[in-house]
Amino acid sequence: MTYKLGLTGSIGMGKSTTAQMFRDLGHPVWDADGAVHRLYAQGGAAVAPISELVPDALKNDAIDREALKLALKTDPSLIEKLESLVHPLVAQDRADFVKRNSDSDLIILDIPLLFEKSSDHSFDGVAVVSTDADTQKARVLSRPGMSEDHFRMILSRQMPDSEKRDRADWVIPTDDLETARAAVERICKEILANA
Ligand SMILES: CC(C)(COP(=O)(O)OP(=O)(O)OC[C@H]1O[C@@H](n2cnc3c(N)ncnc32)[C@H](O)[C@@H]1O)[C@@H](O)C(=O)NCCC(=O)NCCS
Ligand SMILES: Nc1ncnc2c1ncn2[C@@H]1O[C@H](COP(=O)(O)OP(=O)(O)OP(=O)(O)O)[C@@H](O)[C@H]1O
Repeated sequence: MTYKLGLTGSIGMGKSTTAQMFRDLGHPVWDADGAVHRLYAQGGAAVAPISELVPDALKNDAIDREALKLALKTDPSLIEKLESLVHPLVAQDRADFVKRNSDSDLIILDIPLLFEKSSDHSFDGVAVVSTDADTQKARVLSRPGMSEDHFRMILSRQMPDSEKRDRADWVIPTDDLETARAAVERICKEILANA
């Protein structure tokens, strides 16, 4: 049996960094944001439908994320249409990954909107990455192309961190790398000991 561990957390809390720690231990990781990148790239299945919705977002046969963010700034209601196009394609990519890795003891599914959009029942356990709100904001705003308005829009569409922590089977503190790595190692040991 493959143990399916969901990994989630709010924007900038450290999902990708923590997902890499699971990869370093040899466990297959699927990443929802990564799937969106593939879907938006040349030849990706989201290119045609999104360019119909937002013609300006089509650049070099791919979806340009900065142009998409600009369109979202002008019309915030676009995000719902975008999600209804993208999420079914992401779900298919995830189902393919789970099938491909059915021989593994443990797989990790890194999903920003796990509690908001997926059913908790799709996972055997859920780990939430978390740090304090000031650190989160500083990390997000230090990214190129990120504005305070966009950060607020994204946060308003995510479940509050405190609620995610309450629902988690494990909380991974991402205040520093060593603490996070120790938590990742402990979680893997615990899961594999019971496998
Ligand atoms: C708005 C877009 C263009 C911004 O792209 P950008 O490269 O700046 O950010 P990136 O995709 O890496 O997302 C960063 C983080 O924002 C958060 N986020 C992204 N989309 C959403 C959303 N629809 N609702 C809530 N949070 C979101 C997540 O925490 C994610 O990890 C992009 O996020 C997008 O197309 N989103 C719609 C698809 C989606 O819902 N993706 C979420 C995972 S399936
Ligand atoms: N355990 C940690 N200790 C110190 N810094 C960290 C830790 N985890 C992540 N960071 C830093 O926080 C920032 C955000 O991390 P990361 O990109 O992994 O977050 P994310 O949750 O995947 O973000 P998003 O939701 O926007 O995709 C990065 O600059 C990263 O270096």
